[in-house]
Amino acid sequence: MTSASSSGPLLRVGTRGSQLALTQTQTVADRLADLTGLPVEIVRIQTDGDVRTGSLTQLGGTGVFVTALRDALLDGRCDVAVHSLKDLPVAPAPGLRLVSPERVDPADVLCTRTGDGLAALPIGARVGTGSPRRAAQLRAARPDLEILDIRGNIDTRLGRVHPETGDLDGVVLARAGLERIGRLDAVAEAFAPDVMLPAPGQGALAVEAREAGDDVAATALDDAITAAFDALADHATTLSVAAERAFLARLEAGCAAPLGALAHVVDRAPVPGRTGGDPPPDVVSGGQPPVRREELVLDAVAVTLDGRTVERRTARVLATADAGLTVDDAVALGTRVADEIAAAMPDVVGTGR
Ligand SMILES: NCc1[nH]cc(CCC(=O)O)c1CC(=O)O
Repeated sequence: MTSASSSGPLLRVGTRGSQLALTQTQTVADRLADLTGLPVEIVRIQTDGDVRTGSLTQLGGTGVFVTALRDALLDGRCDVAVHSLKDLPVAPAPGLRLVSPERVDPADVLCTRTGDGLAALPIGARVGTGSPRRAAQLRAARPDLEILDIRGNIDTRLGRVHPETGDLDGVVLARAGLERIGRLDAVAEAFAPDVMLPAPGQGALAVEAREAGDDVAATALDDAITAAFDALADHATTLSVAAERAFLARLEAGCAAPLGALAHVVDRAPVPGRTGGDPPPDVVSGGQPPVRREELVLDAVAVTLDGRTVERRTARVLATADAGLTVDDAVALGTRVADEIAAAMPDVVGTGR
């Protein structure tokens, strides 16, 4: 499909068949074609989640979408698979390696029939979401709303707030999905993180491949994928999603848990006598190069399903000297925040699986 040249092995990129999946896979396939110089083909893999109907909670979470793609990788029907990272269970997948390219804006957004934002919605307005995380945070922000459990692809959900034919006042969606299918025009309001924190990994992709063989067995394709993955992986995204997913994993919670988490990396250049605030200019007085330090900041929330109890934490880890942060630092941060939230709200542990 994205065939670039005819030399060398073919790189087959597996995807789900939804419009969102195809669009994001095409973006990754184009980059893989550039990075490897190999001919690239997109292979659609039918998943159980695409053929069954019913609520996601009944299906046991979105992990069903992932299993079929991983099976296709392990069977050799494709060489690389592209997922939405937030749909990926936190458990590591034996035999596979994974990278996260740079994420897009992870915010949740409100799309409304009138184009009004949350504050302008009338008392008792009907808002649709299939996500307990979004429902609980909406209830916390606006206890008067009537929250309806909806599902379907992005177009179906946008149809529920069509100006003429819509039957709901609003729906909540990930901005990332709308961006990828070119429907940002539908956004009435992007939720600030203090109103709604996204799902761990939202806005990020996971690109997976079989583990490379050992030195002897590694094929030309393995080597090409290794080099391409090194170039695709985004450091800040990798650290952020590691913290977010460690938070989720520590709470032994699933994608249907009323938990949100969002991390970001700040490039700090501390100057003596200054703490926090905006990063100062690159050059400090005396001509000394500034000591730039990476800081990872994690915002996390757990909410009861009724929206009445909200536990919110912000925690950070600052790199020592000029060494960068590692995934282990990120995991430790996510784990620490999870332990704090679990201590305050023990019932949240093990929910939404
Ligand atoms: N729940 C399904 C899903 N999985 C990934 C996205 C798109 C956002 C992303 O890539 O994180 C969506 C749609 C949505 O939540 O509105």
